[in-house]
Amino acid sequence: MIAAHSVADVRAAERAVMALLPPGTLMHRAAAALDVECARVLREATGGVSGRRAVVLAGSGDNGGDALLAAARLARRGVAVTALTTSEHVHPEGLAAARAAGVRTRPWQAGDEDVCAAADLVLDGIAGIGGRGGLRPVHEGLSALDGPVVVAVDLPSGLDADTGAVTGELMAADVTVTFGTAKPAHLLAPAAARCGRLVVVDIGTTDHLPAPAVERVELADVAARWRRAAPGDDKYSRGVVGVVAGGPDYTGAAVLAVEAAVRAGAGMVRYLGPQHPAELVRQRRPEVVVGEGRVQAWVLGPGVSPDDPEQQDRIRRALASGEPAVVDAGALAGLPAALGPHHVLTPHAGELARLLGAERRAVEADPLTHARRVHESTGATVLLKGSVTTVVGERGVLTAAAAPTWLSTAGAGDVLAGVLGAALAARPDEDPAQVAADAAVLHGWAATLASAGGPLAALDVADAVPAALTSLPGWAGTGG
Ligand SMILES: NC(=O)C1=CN([C@@H]2O[C@H](COP(=O)(O)OP(=O)(O)OC[C@H]3O[C@@H](n4cnc5c(N)ncnc54)[C@H](OP(=O)(O)O)[C@@H]3O)[C@@H](O)[C@H]2O)[C@@H](O)CC1
Ligand SMILES: Nc1ncnc2c1ncn2[C@@H]1O[C@H](COP(=O)(O)OP(=O)(O)O)[C@@H](O)[C@H]1O
Ligand SMILES: [K+]
Repeated sequence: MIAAHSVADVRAAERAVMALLPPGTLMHRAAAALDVECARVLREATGGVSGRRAVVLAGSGDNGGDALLAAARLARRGVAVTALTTSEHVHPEGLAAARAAGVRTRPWQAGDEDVCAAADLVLDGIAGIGGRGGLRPVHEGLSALDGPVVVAVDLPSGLDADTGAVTGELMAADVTVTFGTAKPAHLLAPAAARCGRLVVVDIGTTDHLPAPAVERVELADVAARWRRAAPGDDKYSRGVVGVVAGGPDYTGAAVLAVEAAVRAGAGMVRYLGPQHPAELVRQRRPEVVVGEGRVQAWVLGPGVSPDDPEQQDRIRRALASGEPAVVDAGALAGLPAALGPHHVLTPHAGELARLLGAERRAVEADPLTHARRVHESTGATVLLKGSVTTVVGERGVLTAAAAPTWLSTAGAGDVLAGVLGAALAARPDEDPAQVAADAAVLHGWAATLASAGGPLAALDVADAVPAALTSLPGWAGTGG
C-alpha cells in the first residue's frame, strides 16, 4: 500500500517535527534525497554524473529552496548546474549555497525552454504543495519539453496536491521525489500519469502523520486479504453470487460477468435473466444455477437495458434486499433513493457524468471530486473506473493503478463486476470500499497476464483471474 496525506496533514507533521530539530533540517534531508536521485537518473540516462549538464528551476517557496540546495550538492559532484529563478524572491540560504558551490544563477527569461531542452536533466522546483493552476503562462513552454530527464521536486509544479486535478499545462516528470509521504495527486488520475516514477523519501515526519487521505492498493495487499477456501468451507459459506445481467441485446455481458465471478472463487453463481442469455451462460458455465434463491452478493446491470422491465424489477428487489451489490451499467440508470455503503456503484467517467448531470470531460479532469460527490449524495460506495480506478467509501479513498492500457476494451467492465461480486460475497464483514479496490487491483493484474504487452479480450481477463491470484506476491506465504 502507498499512503498519501493531505497538504494540511503534511504541514502539521512538518511543524511538529521542526519544533524538535534545528531550522532547515527537513529541507536539507529533502535536498540530500534529491541529489542522490538526480545522480542516479543522470547515470542511467547518460552513463555518468560529473560533467553532465543540469538546469534547476527554483520558485518562490520552500520547493525552490529544496531545488537550490540540491543544485549545490549536484555542483559539488561536478555537474554543470544552471539555476533559473522563477521569482524575485527565492530561498536565501538555498541561493547562497548554490552560488557558493559554483552554480550559475540568474532569473528565468523568455526562451529559456531552449536552455532546459539542451540539458541532460531538469529539476523542477517551481512550486510544490503550495502550487496550483498549472504552469504560469511564462513557463507554459516547458509542457512541451523534449529531451532531458525531468525530476520533479515533491510534485510537478502547478499540480493541486490534494485532488490530482489538472487545470493547466504541466511539465510531466520522469521521476518525482516526494518527502515524508506521497500526496493525493501522486496516486489520483489524471495527475498520477504526469508524475513518472514515484520516490517517497523518509524525512522523519512519519510518526506525526494521521491516517492517510488516499491509499493505493498494491498486489501484496490483495494477496494478504483475498479470502481463501478453508477446510471447513462449503459452497454457501464461500459466497453465492447472484448475477442480474444481459438481455435480448447484450447477451455477452451476462457470460462475462458470470465467468468472472466463477473464476474469482465464488462458491456458487446464480444467474437471473431472459432465456437467450441464460442459455449462453449455461453453455459456457454448466456450474451456474439459473433461477432465484439465496445469495450473499449481487452483480446488477451489465448488459441490462434501462427499458427491460423484468430485469429492472429484479435489480430493484436486489437493491432493497440488504445484501451487498455491484451496481453497474444498466443498474445505474434508475438508482433508488435508499442506498448504502454496501452498494458499490461501478461507473466509468461517462456514466458518472450522467449521474451528476456533468460533462464527461469535467469528470476526467478531476475524478476524485466527482466520485466523492456521488458518494456523498447517494451514500453508496463509488468505484470510478479508468486508467486509475478511484474508490470512495465511508472510510476514505483508495486507488488501483497499473492496469495495462489494453484493458480499455469492450466487456472489461463486466468482468470487473463479476470479480467484485465474488469478492463481496466472500468478504461480507469487510469495508466494501476495501473489497472493491482489491477486486480492481486483481482485475488489472489479470489483464496484465492476459495481455502480455499486447491486445486482450475481456473473456481472457476473466480466465486469467486464477493465475493472477496464485501469482500475487506473497500469495503462497499468506495461506494460498
Ligand atoms: N511540508 C514539509 O514537510 C516539507 C516541505 N518541503 C518543501 O516545501 C514545499 C512547500 O513549500 P511552500 O509552502 O513554500 O510552497 P511552494 O509549493 O514551494 O511554493 C508556493 C509558492 O509558489 C508560487 N506558486 C503557486 N502556484 C504556482 C504555479 N502554478 N507556478 C508558479 N508558481 C506558483 C506561489 O507564490 P507566488 O508566485 O504567488 O508569489 C506560492 O506561494 C514542498 O512542496 C516541499 O518541496 C521540504 O523542504 C521538506 C519538508
Ligand atoms: N486507459 C486505461 N488503462 C487501464 N485500464 C483502463 C483504461 N481505461 C479503462 N480501463 C479499465 O477497463 C475497464 C473498462 O470498463 P468499462 O468502461 O465498464 O467497459 P465495458 O462497459 O465495455 O465493460 C475498467 O476496469 C477500467 O478501469
Ligand atoms: K515542483
